[in-house]
Amino acid sequence: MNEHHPRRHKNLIDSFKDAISGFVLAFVQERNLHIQMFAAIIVIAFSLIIHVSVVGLMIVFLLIGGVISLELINTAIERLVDLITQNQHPLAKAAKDTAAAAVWWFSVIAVTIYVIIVWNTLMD
Ligand SMILES: Nc1ncnc2c1ncn2[C@@H]1O[C@H](COP(=O)(O)OP(=O)(O)OP(=O)(O)O)[C@@H](O)[C@H]1O
Repeated sequence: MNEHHPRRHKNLIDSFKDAISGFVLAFVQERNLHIQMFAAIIVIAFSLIIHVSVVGLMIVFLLIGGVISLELINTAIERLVDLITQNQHPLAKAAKDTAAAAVWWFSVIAVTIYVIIVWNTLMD
């Protein structure tokens, strides 16, 4: 049991390092991620200023986490497609555009829910 413990611990740290470096790489390369991170800071600050409820804040964090996670998966799919082919291909286009649509769908829902949260807070 004990002999496995240091290895598990190391793997956990390595996974964490890989995840951080993946995020940094995507952040450096993806302009969308800059915009989303900037928007996230504004949204959190504004939510605190207007005193959004604790549950409201938790939903805000979930929405931000969802948008950023989907953007990272979208970036991963873009890289995989570019790795598979540098040529124009309808399936490459379909893969990239579908991944982009996933981010778009979640973002539209996230904005809609945030508008409802703000409206509800200000009308309280
Ligand atoms: N190999 C390909 N074959 C066909 N169409 C492609 C291919 N690569 C990209 N495209 C098309 O060009 C668009 C732009 O591709 P690109 O890889 O530059 O993504 P992007 O617009 O930079 O995405 P994001 O803005 O999310 O970073 C894609 O959404 C897709 O419609």
